[in-house]
Amino acid sequence: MSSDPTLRPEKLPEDTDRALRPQMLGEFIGQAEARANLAVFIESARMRGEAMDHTLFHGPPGLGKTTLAQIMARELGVGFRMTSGPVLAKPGDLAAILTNLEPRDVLFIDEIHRLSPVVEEVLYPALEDFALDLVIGEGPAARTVRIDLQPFTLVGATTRLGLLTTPLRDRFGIPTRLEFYSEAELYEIVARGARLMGLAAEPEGCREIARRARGTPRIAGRLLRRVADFALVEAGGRISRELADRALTRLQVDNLGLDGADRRYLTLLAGNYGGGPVGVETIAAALSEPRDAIEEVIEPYLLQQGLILRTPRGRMLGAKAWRHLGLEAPKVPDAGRPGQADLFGDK
Ligand SMILES: Nc1ncnc2c1ncn2[C@@H]1O[C@H](COP(=O)(O)OP(=O)(O)OP(=O)(O)O)[C@@H](O)[C@H]1O
Ligand SMILES: [Mg+2]
Repeated sequence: MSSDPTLRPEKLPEDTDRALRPQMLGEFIGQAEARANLAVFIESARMRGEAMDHTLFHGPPGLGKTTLAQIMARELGVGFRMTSGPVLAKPGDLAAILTNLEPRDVLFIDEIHRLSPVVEEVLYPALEDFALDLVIGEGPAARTVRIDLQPFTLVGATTRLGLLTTPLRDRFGIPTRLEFYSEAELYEIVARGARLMGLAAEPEGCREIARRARGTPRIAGRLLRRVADFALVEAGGRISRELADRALTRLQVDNLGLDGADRRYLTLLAGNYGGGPVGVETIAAALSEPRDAIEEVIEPYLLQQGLILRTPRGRMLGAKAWRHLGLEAPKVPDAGRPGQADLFGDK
């Protein structure tokens, strides 16, 4: 998608953010509301000596879902088991994990929207009654045996809340939406990262990185590492504002923090579709990107920034995007015109 994977918020196999990952709630910057609520629920569970209620984190990639799940286990003083929706192919895979949990453990299921229906069925009684219903035998002789499980906390994470089935969604007592980070919060994150990495970073250098991190801590961490490379080779290790600006420009991160893929998206809407509305399938086809990637990775930040708008008839370019591209918006944004969305029949 983008020329440089550094710029994308998705996980990379060699995700090296580990050293920067906050370990306790007190070190976690941003998401003030979610953090304050979690602190109460964690404390309450500890006081009652019970498993904390099941928790669902949803929001765009790289905002701290996995990090918060790990922090929860640490703060609760319990074990942490981690798996993911696509990995749990058979009901037995999940059953094996569930029967091996210690009391009050946190079980983290990443990409929980990708659980197969048969595996999800196993999860329902486990979440509600801490029990497994096993079918023994086949045909008329088949019977169901219920096995008790230790009480546990399921922490689910998803970038696509809309793809969760309603019964699964309803079984989470603590649904928590993670938001993009403000520039001030990202500044704290970058400055902390620079400190932990032992870098000579000036506050204005950190601020420049924060401003261009696309609202995402994972991107902030990666940009910091790349800027540090430029600083080491070209500026005696010192991260000043000028150095950060030069390095980020060379990485093709523009002054709004947009990367090549973002700009291709905006340019497509402006150049080929007069600003839209355009259906997402059409955009995906034109950019040769999977629709999922468009909706999960590219669009959330563009929407949050008001660069694009989502309408019933498709995506439209916002006034801010026209300005950013240095183009003039069409005089009459003709809402009555049949857009591409209608021709392709998707929204
Ligand atoms: N509040 C924060 N403060 C400092 N660093 C953070 C914060 N949140 C996340 N990070 C950093 O960003 C990286 C990405 O976070 P994390 O892996 O938790 O994101 P995620 O929401 O699980 O992403 P995905 O949806 O791709 O799984 C972490 O390695 C961590 O270093
Ligand atoms: Mg994660």
